[in-house]
Amino acid sequence: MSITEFEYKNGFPAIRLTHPNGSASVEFLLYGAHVLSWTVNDHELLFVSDQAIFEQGKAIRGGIPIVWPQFGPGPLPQHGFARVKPWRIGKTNTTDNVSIELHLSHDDDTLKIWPHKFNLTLHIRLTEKSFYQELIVDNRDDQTFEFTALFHTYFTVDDIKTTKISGLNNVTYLDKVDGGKTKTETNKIIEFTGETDRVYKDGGKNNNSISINDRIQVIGSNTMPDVVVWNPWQEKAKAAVDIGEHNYPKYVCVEVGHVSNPVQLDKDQTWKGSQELTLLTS
Ligand SMILES: O=P(O)(O)OC[C@H]1O[C@H](O)[C@H](O)[C@@H](O)[C@@H]1O
Repeated sequence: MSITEFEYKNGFPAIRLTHPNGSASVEFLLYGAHVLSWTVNDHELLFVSDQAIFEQGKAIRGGIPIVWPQFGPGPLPQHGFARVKPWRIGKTNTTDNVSIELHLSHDDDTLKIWPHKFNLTLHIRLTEKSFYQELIVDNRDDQTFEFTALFHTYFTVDDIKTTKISGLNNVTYLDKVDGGKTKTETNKIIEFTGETDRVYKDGGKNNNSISINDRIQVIGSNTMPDVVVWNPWQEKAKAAVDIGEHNYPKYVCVEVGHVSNPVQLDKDQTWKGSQELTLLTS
């Protein structure tokens, strides 16, 4: 059982949590509170691009970026700024399951682009087979503010062409690769034959469980009811400097969030949203 600080690429400070029985681990950067690795019994369950760019101010391709306060596109930088800011280490606990808190607050730079005072906490907890993240937003402003939030999780898969997602049958979705049309998912199992970018509205509501290849289960809190499913496919992967054509078959993004409409948070109020990822079979 341990919490170890180490240096990731390009001097980015990182932390590794290891479960008491040694079976599971998670690694994240303080930059963006960005999770880069989650392993169970030595199986890596998250995808990070071998073309990912580790530079201040740039988003990292893969792992679990925290999208806040805006799921893009929109007036703020794409997917907000929480993913490109340095977070601070807070409370840690290694007595039971291993857990840690990270914090981010407004500063002069954030106030320039988003004029609201806030405290964010990301709580991370590792159990033998599960990994839990909770984002806590405190409104420290003197007025109500709005935000959208999402855990932009990149799961590693053997091949996107044989990947199967279940749990979203009959859910209404916004099809971002078909002009933003609203459609209803008619398939019990979603398979991939081309670029896919969909926002399943309330797809994770009532703790509905989404599964990837019957191997990994994703459950969001009721406060994070939407589920985004994304793979850029060949051409867009080739065009993106930090993905590359060779990488699109290796991952699928299944992203739990509150993005269909914004959360309205009154001053002095707190909002919490979480996801739990569980390895069902090795
Ligand atoms: O390239 P990024 O800013 O990290 O965004 C990557 C992707 O995020 C989400 O999945 C969106 O639905 C996609 O439209 C977007 O392309």
